[in-house]
Amino acid sequence: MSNAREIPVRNGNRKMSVSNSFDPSLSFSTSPGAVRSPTASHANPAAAAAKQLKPFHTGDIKVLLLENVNKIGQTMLKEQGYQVEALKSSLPEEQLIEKIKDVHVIGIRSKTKLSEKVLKHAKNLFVIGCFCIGTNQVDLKYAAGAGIAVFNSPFSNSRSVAELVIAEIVVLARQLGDRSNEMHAGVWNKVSAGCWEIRGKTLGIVGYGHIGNQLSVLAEMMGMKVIYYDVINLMSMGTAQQVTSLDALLQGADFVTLHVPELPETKNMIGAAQFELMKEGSYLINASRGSVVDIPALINASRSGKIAGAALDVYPNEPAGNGDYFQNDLNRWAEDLRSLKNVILTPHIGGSTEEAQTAIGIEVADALTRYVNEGTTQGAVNVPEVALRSLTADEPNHVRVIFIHHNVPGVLKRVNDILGDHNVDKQMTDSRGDIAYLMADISNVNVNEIKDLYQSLEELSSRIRTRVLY
Ligand SMILES: NC(=O)C1=CN([C@@H]2O[C@H](COP(=O)(O)OP(=O)(O)OC[C@H]3O[C@@H](n4cnc5c(N)ncnc54)[C@H](O)[C@@H]3O)[C@@H](O)[C@H]2O)C=CC1
Ligand SMILES: O=C(O)C(=O)COP(=O)(O)O
Repeated sequence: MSNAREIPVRNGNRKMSVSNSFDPSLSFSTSPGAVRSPTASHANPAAAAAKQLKPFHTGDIKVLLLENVNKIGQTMLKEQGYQVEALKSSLPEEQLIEKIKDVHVIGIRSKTKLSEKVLKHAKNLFVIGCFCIGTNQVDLKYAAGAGIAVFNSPFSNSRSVAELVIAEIVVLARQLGDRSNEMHAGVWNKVSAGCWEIRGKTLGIVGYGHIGNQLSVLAEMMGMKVIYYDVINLMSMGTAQQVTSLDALLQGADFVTLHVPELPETKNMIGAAQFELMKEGSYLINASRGSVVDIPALINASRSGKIAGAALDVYPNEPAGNGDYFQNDLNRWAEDLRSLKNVILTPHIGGSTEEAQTAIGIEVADALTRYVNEGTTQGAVNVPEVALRSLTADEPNHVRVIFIHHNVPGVLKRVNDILGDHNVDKQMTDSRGDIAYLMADISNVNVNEIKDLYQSLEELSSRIRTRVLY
């Protein structure tokens, strides 16, 4: 990231104020600097002289980071010259609505709910960074329809989650949580009844994606047999075997571990009927999302001895910040859960390692910077992925046009009629459902023409958002 530290922040004149630009609080600058893009080395290794595209003053970009986003990520955004406000916790809805009104970029983790209601107030917002894997906390469809791109970090914390689960398998099999609690209370309780080696036991992985895969490899290294269930047909790691139904997995596994996203189909995926199918004395681990397990059913299965233990990292309601919040007023069964034997409860720390948070901070800050400065959407989860090679310093009169629009017939023709007086050097367009994303680099553009170009595009009925970078 040494590149980022070399970037001078431009202080060009604010000559051309465009009231309905992509953000009315930003002004066009008319003196683009030929500086090296902080992301050029990632985007295009050969682009040492890539021109940084900014039709605005970086200092005008307001970034709000919630939930203790990693310091390196914060620093990278500050080094762009953006105004960065970083808070340690998430915000209650009312406060979030107030705060989000005037920011252009927001960075969150898994707690902050960016619902349609919240996003409707985000008049200036044009990009969201989820500094985590899950994006279920964001209304992705609404965001796309409002021209707000969403980025995440798809696998930077996968290994951390897999390692936690491996640890939990051993801890549950040996009842280590209970023994440790007893010793902390001064009680020596040396027992072997109900304590097992994990060698030769069967691990059932539900959701064989990035985390499921890592876990599969680690579990086999520990001498476990691995079976997995996924809605899609996937290549097995090592000697793992895919089973054709969740029921078959539940009936065959000594340890069941859940790694599915939060979706309507995964809500209460494990409830009373599924506990019934599980082996007597088996174990359940959930480090996916709290909605996936019916907790009262788990409490019953634990009390009846049907399951010998469980580890939970995620809950239907999680507090916005740290404190003694894990009580019945957060989740009505919290105190029942706390009273269970051989049940490990952790505060959503699956991805909370120095390695994962650093990697996520860099990856998402980089994606946000590229989107803000260059308009490229590689890695976006709700809009089409579009990228053009960077403009270079020897292309001074070039302009990059970004037009996010409804995916209806005839738009390309209309856009190209508007761009037609210039040479379109390169253009790329792609669609994702109802949303299309067009990027075009055009040459021989006089700076005085930019405002008209922008406004002509804004007047097209298919328009969702227009950006003109130069
Ligand atoms: N506890 C924590 O701190 C963390 C939790 N997570 C959670 O773990 C989840 C999984 O993460 P990844 O492995 O990276 O996701 P992934 O997207 O790589 O894999 C998810 C897998 O689940 C499968 N799947 C979807 N619906 C299913 C269903 N109904 N039945 C069976 N399989 C289904 C998918 O086909 C996919 O293979 C994330 O969505 C996130 O919610 C992720 C990181 C950290
Ligand atoms: O990456 C994810 O999806 C997680 O659940 C981790 O969330 P966090 O960044 O710890 O709020």
